[in-house]
Amino acid sequence: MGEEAPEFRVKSVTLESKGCLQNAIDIGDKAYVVGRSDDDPKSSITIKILDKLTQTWVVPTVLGTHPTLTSSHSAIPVNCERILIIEKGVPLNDSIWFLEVDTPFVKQQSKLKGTEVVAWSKGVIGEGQKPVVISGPSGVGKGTLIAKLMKEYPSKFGFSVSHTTRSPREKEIDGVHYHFTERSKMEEEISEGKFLEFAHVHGNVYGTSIEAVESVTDEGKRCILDIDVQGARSVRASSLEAIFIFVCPPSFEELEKRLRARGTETEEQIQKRLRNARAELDQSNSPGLFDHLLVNDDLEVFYENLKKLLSLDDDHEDSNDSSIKDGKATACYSILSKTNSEILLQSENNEAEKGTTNLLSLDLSLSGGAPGRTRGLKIFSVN
Ligand SMILES: Nc1nc2c(ncn2[C@@H]2O[C@H](COP(=O)(O)OP(=O)(O)O)[C@@H](O)[C@H]2O)c(=O)[nH]1
Ligand SMILES: Nc1ncnc2c1ncn2[C@@H]1O[C@H](COP(=O)(O)OP(=O)(O)O)[C@@H](O)[C@H]1O
Repeated sequence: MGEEAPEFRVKSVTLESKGCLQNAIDIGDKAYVVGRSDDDPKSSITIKILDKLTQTWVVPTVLGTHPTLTSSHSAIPVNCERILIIEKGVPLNDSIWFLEVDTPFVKQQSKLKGTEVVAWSKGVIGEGQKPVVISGPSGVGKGTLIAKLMKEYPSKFGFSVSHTTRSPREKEIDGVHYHFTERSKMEEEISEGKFLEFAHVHGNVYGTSIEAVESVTDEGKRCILDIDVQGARSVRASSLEAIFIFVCPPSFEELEKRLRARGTETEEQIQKRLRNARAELDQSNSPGLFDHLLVNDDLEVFYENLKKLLSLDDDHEDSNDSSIKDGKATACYSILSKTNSEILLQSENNEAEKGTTNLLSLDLSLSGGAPGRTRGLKIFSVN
């Protein structure tokens, strides 16, 4: 595992750096060197780990989308699980990143791969609304319901576009209804940790990529996932907090009728889907899995019930006046100090420009978040 020291120079093993091309962050017996090569500052961010006991270097597997490159950053350990990295010269919204070095997600991935793993997670100011997971047997009306919701509220809801190895139906568009993909490519991406969940359904692989969910939430929309019961179970076990709804048919006969009337499957496929439907209906009552069971008998009644259910769960705005809600202005902050509960960020602009503040406090009561994003950050102006 050990290898020679990296080409770039480690300036010092410090807890904090004022902003430079690379810095080393001490956590326990390891130093994490985060930076860019001195020779080529435009190269992508490199991560190397120095085991201080054995004096060996390891290049870890790096998961997740990394920060957009800027010339400089500052870094500090938040706790023994993550390092906070502040990028400079980009909007505040894009400047806060976490490098997960020992979170449960990283531990799990490291075990799976048998290598040292670290993962990028973008810090997002404020909470998005909880995603909505919709499950139910094939032909029950999930797609019809979701299409109705998206048509009525195009700016409020966004669909998590799953990956699948099944062939497209006549009216399905790649990238809109599904990302249609090859099994080998999908399996490779699953092993790279890009999927929140995946399952084998009706003889094909289906999966939700982390980006599919997070890109919807990034747009400020509430994410809707149409996934099977196995997928719902995996999401339940993940760190993504969601609302889980199971859609039941009024009767098994009606389900069969709808599936046949849709006319998109062969007889063999219909039989397979009906067999699976019985198992899914059995599992809908698993304790702690679904929050709500809704029957789709009359479509309009069913749709109104769903709307009622979703409006009950609106998030509340943070009422604190000094909280920063709009981080679009270009920012140049460096890390000034850290206590157990907050990190102070200082502006490096000579005079406080319009829209930027001299001193910011970043609340560290992090609630976790899904891999890829650390949501719910609270930032307050101090002066
Ligand atoms: N676990 C999981 N299931 C999915 C995903 N996308 C779709 N499914 C489920 O796969 C099943 C088959 O979907 P599809 O082939 O579109 O057929 P349909 O349900 O009859 O319209 C349905 O139960 C979907 O909810 C996914 O990303 N993950
Ligand atoms: N409440 C309903 N009453 C009668 N037919 C329905 C109802 N909801 C959906 N359908 C029809 O049932 C078929 C299956 O619906 P679909 O949305 O494709 O199901 P799923 O996405 O759950 O597989 C479609 O032809 C749809 O028009």
